[in-house]
Amino acid sequence: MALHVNSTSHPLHLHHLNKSTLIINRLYLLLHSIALTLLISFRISSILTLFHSTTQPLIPHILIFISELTLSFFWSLRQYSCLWRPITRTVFPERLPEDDQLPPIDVVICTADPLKEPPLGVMNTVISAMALNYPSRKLSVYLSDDGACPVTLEAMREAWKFAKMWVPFCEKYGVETICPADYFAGQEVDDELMVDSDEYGAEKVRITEEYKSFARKMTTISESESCISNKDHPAVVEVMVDENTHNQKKMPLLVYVSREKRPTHPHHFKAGALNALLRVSSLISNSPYILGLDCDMHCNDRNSARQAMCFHLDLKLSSSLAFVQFPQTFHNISKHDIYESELRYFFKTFLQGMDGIKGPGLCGTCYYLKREALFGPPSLLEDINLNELKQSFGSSNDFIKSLHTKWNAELECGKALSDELLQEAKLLASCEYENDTKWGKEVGFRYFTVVEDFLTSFNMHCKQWVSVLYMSSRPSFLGSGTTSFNDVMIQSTRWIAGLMEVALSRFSPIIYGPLRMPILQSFYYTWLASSPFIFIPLWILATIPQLSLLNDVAIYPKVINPLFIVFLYVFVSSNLQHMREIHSTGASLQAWKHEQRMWMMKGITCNLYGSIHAIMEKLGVKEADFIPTNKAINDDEVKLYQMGIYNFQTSSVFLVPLCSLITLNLLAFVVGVTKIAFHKEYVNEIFIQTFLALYITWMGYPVLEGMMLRKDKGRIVPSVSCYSVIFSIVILSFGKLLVTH
Ligand SMILES: O=c1ccn([C@@H]2O[C@H](COP(=O)(O)OP(=O)(O)O[C@H]3O[C@H](CO)[C@@H](O)[C@H](O)[C@H]3O)[C@@H](O)[C@H]2O)c(=O)[nH]1
Ligand SMILES: [Mn+2]
Repeated sequence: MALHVNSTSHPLHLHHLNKSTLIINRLYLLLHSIALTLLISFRISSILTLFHSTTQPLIPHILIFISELTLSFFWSLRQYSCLWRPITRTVFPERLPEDDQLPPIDVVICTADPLKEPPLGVMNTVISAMALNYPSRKLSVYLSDDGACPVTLEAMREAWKFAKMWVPFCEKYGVETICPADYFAGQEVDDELMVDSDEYGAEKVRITEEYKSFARKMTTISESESCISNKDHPAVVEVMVDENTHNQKKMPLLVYVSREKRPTHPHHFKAGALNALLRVSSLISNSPYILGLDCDMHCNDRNSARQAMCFHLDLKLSSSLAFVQFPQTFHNISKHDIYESELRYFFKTFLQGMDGIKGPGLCGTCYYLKREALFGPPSLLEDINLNELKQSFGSSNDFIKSLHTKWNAELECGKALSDELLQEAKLLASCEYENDTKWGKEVGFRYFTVVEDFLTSFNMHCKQWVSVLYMSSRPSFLGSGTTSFNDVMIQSTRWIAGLMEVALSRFSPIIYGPLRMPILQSFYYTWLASSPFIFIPLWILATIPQLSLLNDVAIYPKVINPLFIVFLYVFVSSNLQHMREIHSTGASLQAWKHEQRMWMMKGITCNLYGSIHAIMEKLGVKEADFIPTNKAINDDEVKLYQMGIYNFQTSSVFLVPLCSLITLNLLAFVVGVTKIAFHKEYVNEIFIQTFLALYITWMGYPVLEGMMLRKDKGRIVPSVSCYSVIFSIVILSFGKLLVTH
C-alpha cells in the first residue's frame, strides 16, 4: 500500500486560521444575535398587546413574526456554521513519496444526454483527466454514458486516439493547460514552458492540426448519428484498445460504461450511474481513490491529484478522511454575472467556513474520494460473513473479493478484458444487480434524492468521516456555469426539490444530524435541507407589509421608537457583512446586488415549486426527475448574458409571481411616498414599510424593465404582464381581507 507520511517538521499540508477575521466574525455573530433577540421580543410583546385590541388587526403581525423568526433561524444556521472557524490550507506536493509509491486513482465521469452535453466538451473532460500529472499506469478513466448513445462511444474511441498524442505531449513539455480546448484557444503561455522552442514549436503545429481534425470528427459524429437518449438497452462496457499492438507510451486506462436501462426499473439518475461505475471499476482497476467529475468539469490544474494526496497520505488524517473537495469554478462567467452563476457564496465563503468544522459537504464533482468511505470501514467488512456481504453488496463474488483486495496492479492499458471479466462487468452494470441489496441505501451513493452528493456526504459525516477543502490559486477544475435565466431557474428548482426530498426523509438533518455530528456541522446540513422553506418568509415580506401599507396598517416600530434602531441595525449590519464577505473573496461589489436579487427571485419561485414537487412526490402524485442542465451554447443567449441583460425567455410559471410581486411593491412604494408627501407625520409610522417596498422594487428592477421598457426578444412578453396584473389584483383583494380587521 502507499506510503503514509507523518513528519512534523516536513508536513504534507498546513492549515491557517486568521485570528483577526475570527474575532470580527464572532463579534458580528454576537451583536447580530443580540439585535435579533431584541427584534423578536419586540414582536412577541406587540402581538401580546394586540390580542386585546379591537381596532388593530393581528394577522399581519403574526405573519411578519413568522417571517422574522424563520429568517433569524436560517441566519443562525448559516452564519454560525460558516463564520465560526474558516480556515485556509497550503500543500507541499514535493514532499510526497516517489511515484511508484503513490496510490492509484479511478476517475469517474458522468454524462447523460449528448444534445445537452455536446460530445466535444465531454471528451475534453475525459482527455484532460488522462493528462493529469500522475503516474499513467495509476490512472484509470471511466465514462458513464446514461444516454447510451452510439455517438458517445464513437466519440470516445476518437478521444482515445487523440489522447495518445496529447498525453505524451503534455508530459514532455510540462503543459499546464491540460484541457485541449483551452490550450488550443490560446490559454497556455508558451514562454513559461522550459523547452527547446524549435522542437516544441514543430510539435505544437502538428498537434494543433490533430486537434482540429479531432474536433471536426466530433462535429460530424454528433450530426450524423442518433443523439437521442436510449432508455431501454442492455449494459455496454468497452475498454479502449490499441489497434497497433505495441504501445510506445504507457497511457491511463480508458473505459466506456453504459449501464443497463429498462423502463420498468428505476435508475436513480446520477447516483445510480455512479454506483454502477463503482462496481465496474472495482472489477477492473479497483483504485482506492476516486476522482469524481461531471462531464462539463474538466481538469485545469494538472497537479490536483498530487495536491489531494497531500491530505490522503497524511498519516494523522488519512484514516478518517473521506474526501478532498475542490471548489467548482466556471470558465464562462461574465464580469456582471447577473444570475449569480458563479455560486460565489457557496463555493468560496461557505465551504471554507465548513472546512474549519470537520469539513465541507460533497459537491457532486471535483472531489477525490476514498472508495472505502462509501462501503464502510474495512474492519466492518472483515467481521461479517459472505452471506451478509452479499446481502449488502449483491451476488457477485468478484465484487466481494475486490472489497478485500488492493488495486489491480496487473492491469494494462490497451489490453482487452477477458470475456469472463467483461460478462461479470456487465452483470454489475445490470438493472437487476441492485435488487434486494443495500446499494443506494447504506452502500455507495445515496438514492431517493436528486442531490445525491448532499445526502451521501451527510451520511459519511454522520459516520464520523471528515473532509477537506482545497482551494488553489489556479482553478483546479473548470466547468460551464448556467448562463441563461431559464437554465438557472430549472437547475435551482431541481436542487430545491432534492433538498426537500432529504428534509422529508428519515435522514432529515434537523433530527438525524445533531446526535451524530458536531452541532455546527449539523447546522450546515440543517440549513441546506431547510432552505427550500425560504419561500415562506420571502412571500410574506413581499406582500404583507405592502398590503398593510395600502390599507393603513402600521406593522413596524415608529422612527422615534428606540426599537427602530434595532431594525436599522439588523438591515445595515447584515448587508455590510455580505459586502465584507464579497470583498474578501475578491469579487466586485456589484456581486452584492446580483446575489441579493437572485436570492429573492429564486426564493420566491424555485423554492416554492421545488418544495411542491418534492411534497407531491412524497404523496405519490409525481415522479422524481433530473433534467440535466444544458451545456450547449446558444449564441443569442450568451450575448445577452455577457452584456449583463436579463433574458426572460422562460416559463411564465416563473415570471408571473415575480412580475406580480414587483408590481405590488411598486404600487405600495408610490402610495407610501404620496401619503408621506401629504401628511409629513406619516413618515414616522410607515417609513420601514415604504422603504421595504422601495428596496424590493429596486431589487426587481430588471423585471420591471423587462415588462415595461424593453422591446427585444429577451423581454417579458405582454401576455405575461397581463396575467401578472390580474394576479396582483387577486393578491390585493384577498390581502385586504387578511390585513384589515
Ligand atoms: O440521470 C442522470 C442525470 C445526470 N447525470 C450527470 O450528472 C452530472 C450533473 O448534472 P448537471 O445536469 O450538470 O446538473 P448540475 O445541477 O449542474 O449538477 C450539480 O448538482 C448535482 C446534484 O446535486 C451534482 O450531482 C452535480 O455534481 C453538481 O454539479 C452531469 O455530468 C450529468 O451528465 C447522469 O449521469 N445521469
Ligand atoms: Mn452541471
